[in-house]
Amino acid sequence: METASRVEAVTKGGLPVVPSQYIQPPEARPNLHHAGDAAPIPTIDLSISDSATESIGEACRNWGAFHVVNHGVPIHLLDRMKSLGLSFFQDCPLEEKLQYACDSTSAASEGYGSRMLLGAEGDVVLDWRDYFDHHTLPLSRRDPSHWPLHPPDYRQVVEEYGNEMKKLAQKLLGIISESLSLPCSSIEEAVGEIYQNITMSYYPPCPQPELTLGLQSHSDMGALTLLIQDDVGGLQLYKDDHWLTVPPISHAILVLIADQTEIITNGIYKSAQHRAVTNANRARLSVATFHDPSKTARIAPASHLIGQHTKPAYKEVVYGQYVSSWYSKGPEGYNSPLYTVQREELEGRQHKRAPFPQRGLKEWRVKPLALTSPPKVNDEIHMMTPHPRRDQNLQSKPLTPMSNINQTEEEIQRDLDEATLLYLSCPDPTEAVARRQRVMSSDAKGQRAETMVVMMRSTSNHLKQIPAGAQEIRTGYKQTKERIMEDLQDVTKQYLSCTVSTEAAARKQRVLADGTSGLMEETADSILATSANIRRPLSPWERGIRSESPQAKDNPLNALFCTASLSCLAHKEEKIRTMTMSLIPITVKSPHHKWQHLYAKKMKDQQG
Ligand SMILES: O=C(O)CCC(=O)C(=O)O
Ligand SMILES: [Fe+2]
Repeated sequence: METASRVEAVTKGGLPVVPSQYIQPPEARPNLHHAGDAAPIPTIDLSISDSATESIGEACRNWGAFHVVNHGVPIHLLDRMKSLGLSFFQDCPLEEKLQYACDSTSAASEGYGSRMLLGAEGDVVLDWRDYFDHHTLPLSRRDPSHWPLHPPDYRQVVEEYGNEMKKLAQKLLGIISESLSLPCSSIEEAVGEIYQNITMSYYPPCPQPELTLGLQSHSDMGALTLLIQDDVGGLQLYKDDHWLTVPPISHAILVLIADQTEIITNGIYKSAQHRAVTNANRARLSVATFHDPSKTARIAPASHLIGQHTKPAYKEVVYGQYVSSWYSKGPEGYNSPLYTVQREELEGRQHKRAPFPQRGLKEWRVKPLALTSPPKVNDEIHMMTPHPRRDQNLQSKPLTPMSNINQTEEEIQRDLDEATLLYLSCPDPTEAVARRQRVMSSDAKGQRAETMVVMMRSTSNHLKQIPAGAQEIRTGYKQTKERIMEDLQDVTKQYLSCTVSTEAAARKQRVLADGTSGLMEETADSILATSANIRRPLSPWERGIRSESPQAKDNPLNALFCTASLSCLAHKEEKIRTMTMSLIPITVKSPHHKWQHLYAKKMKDQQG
């Protein structure tokens, strides 16, 4: 199941459309017609120390972001980091990359991944991005053996790059302090020991960039982010109610003020709200280096900035709690304790932020889904990019009894997309091209819509369509089904053994209400149907038995859609879905192959 969560895996085979999980709600979609508006953020020459402090102060006040040049980081190191990133994402086979897969159940695990937030698959809008995250500082967190082994200089370059970036971050925090007439060391002291992470982000070309985001709108949680990007462009900053594109400047480093610096500066400097858009033609790479407090650091507005007439606009926050509160309580979790009324007043006076749905500090980002177990908030919690979610995703969904599924059009659409993806991801390139053409022409003929109707109708027929031919098939089917059902019982047990007692009670009720045995039987049938069909085109004989609809009989794609979507229906409950899907290779493989041979034989007999 790992591959399914990487954008690279999704794009294999050249998709004509974006799967529905990646489609942003209309209000969050990028307006690419206006993407030409370049953000005129300042570029500051750090070698001119006389003017740098003032310029940086102004940039922080107006933008929360700026470019630096003559920054002291060797240019060859910037170039090498980018080329190593590209080589990992583009040259390393997916299977090898997956050896470095991050732990998707942990909020801050280093390695290769695609989304930061925890939660059930299918309930988040996914970013069109894959990433590799490295823990680089303090040294006690650094273990280069977790990073790619190739090219041979990869690990050494990442280490060197991290060290150089830390030096630059310290220098900048000093200048930022001075720009507020604070002692040079103020902000760095307030942050404490620096926790550094380096995240390489890779955005594959996207067939429908107008519907997606490479990375959703957010501000970084830590203190300071240093970012380099290739020449493709796609990073946007939100300012004065507009998204503006940050033009890539060769060998410049982009500085982004993050949330803790906003708190320390008592909101005089605001964290930069940013996002990444995608494009249809070129893959894009960026490398973000985050500098954060430790999870135990207490962050509060600098005392020098508080006086008789200036009250603290933020309450003190323990950084680890700041992060975990976001993960466990969601937007409201942090709003009230963190903010005082002054914050509102302050916003009124200073450059006011637009009421943006996914705004960082104040509208405290996103509320994660109800999780089966609380997210791990460990020592490794750091600056990881928060990924906001849609409002509609905020509530956990109750289990849908499978016998009573009433699919909406949108859900069917999603299932069709999934089925299309599977159909298109064929290893044989000639077959892949042929399939792509079929998909496009069937779309052009409006067959998708017809398919949807067929799907709705055929739901109830599905189970009757199991071949009634050879006794052997029946026996094989029955045995396999029994094994799957045993496994499903285990899945159910795991589902019920939830540590949160209220949730455990709710689950028990759901299971009782759904009647597990019927549900399991349906799921097992569905798994068998899926494994028998998704991995290869249907034979004409199978097409006949899979659907009574004339379209499905004539069009292998339609038939495929039917069965694949039926299986999606049966696996609706995400937890069960993930677990059962992973059972397929174990439980079904050999009988399934046997089954295929029997099909082939039967077909031959018929033709003969
Ligand atoms: O890719 C980019 O330009 C932005 C990356 C970013 O914002 C992040 O990783 O937090
Ligand atoms: Fe970011």
